[in-house]
Amino acid sequence: METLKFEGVRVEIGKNTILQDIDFSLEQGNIVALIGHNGAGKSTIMKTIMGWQEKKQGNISINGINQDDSFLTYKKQIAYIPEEPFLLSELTAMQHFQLYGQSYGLSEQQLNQRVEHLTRLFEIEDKLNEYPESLSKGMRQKVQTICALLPDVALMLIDEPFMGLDVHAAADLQQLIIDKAKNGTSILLTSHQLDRVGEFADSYIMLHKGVITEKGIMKDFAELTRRSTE
Ligand SMILES: Nc1ncnc2c1ncn2[C@@H]1O[C@H](COP(=O)(O)OP(=O)(O)OP(=O)(O)O)[C@@H](O)[C@H]1O
Repeated sequence: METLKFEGVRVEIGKNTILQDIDFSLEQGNIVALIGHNGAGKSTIMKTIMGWQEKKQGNISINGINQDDSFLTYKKQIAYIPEEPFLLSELTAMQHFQLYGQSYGLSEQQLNQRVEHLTRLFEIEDKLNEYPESLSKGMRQKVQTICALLPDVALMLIDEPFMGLDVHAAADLQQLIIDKAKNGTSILLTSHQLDRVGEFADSYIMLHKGVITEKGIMKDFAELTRRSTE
């Protein structure tokens, strides 16, 4: 079953065409890596799915719900981890978790169990009452990551998942992404760490200057890059 459909999407910023009539879809429970050089348009795809970036033409739907028809119902199906942590300076870490839990309709019990598990895993259980300004960049990234992992959504968007995380946190996040996918969440992620995503992504989409140049099974891509470096 297809979760995400991205059909004929064109994005222009000023006079520049950033995405040129892009088409792709994501199957339920699949992990797909968006690959491409700096400026290829990977983050723009994420922001356009989120509705942060306006599209000039095309359709985006999740489980048949069109972004242009019922935005709030559409948006509730997505959790997003942006490249740079995007936290509110007036809320503590715990208040961020509560805000996410409430907006995705988690019960108090579910929220508390998940917060306890994830904050312990990411070793920030003693930071619950801290405000973003007193957290390190990696800790802010962990808070943002936990917010996105709290709900069970149809689609998770993750821009550079391992950036700013230490080795343990990166390994934990990789496993959490795999578990989410096993439970039916489709994952779209961007990464420059091709070796790492090659270990667990199902397929890849390669972008160059706003155009898809190649799509395929991750195993084939990993094999290709392995051979080209031998
Ligand atoms: N707000 C903006 N104003 C003008 N141009 C923009 C804006 N945001 C992105 N762009 C342009 O859109 C293109 C795609 O940028 P995008 O951030 O999507 O690339 P990316 O593939 O995510 O790159 P990276 O790997 O460096 O994160 C780039 O040429 C960039 O300069």
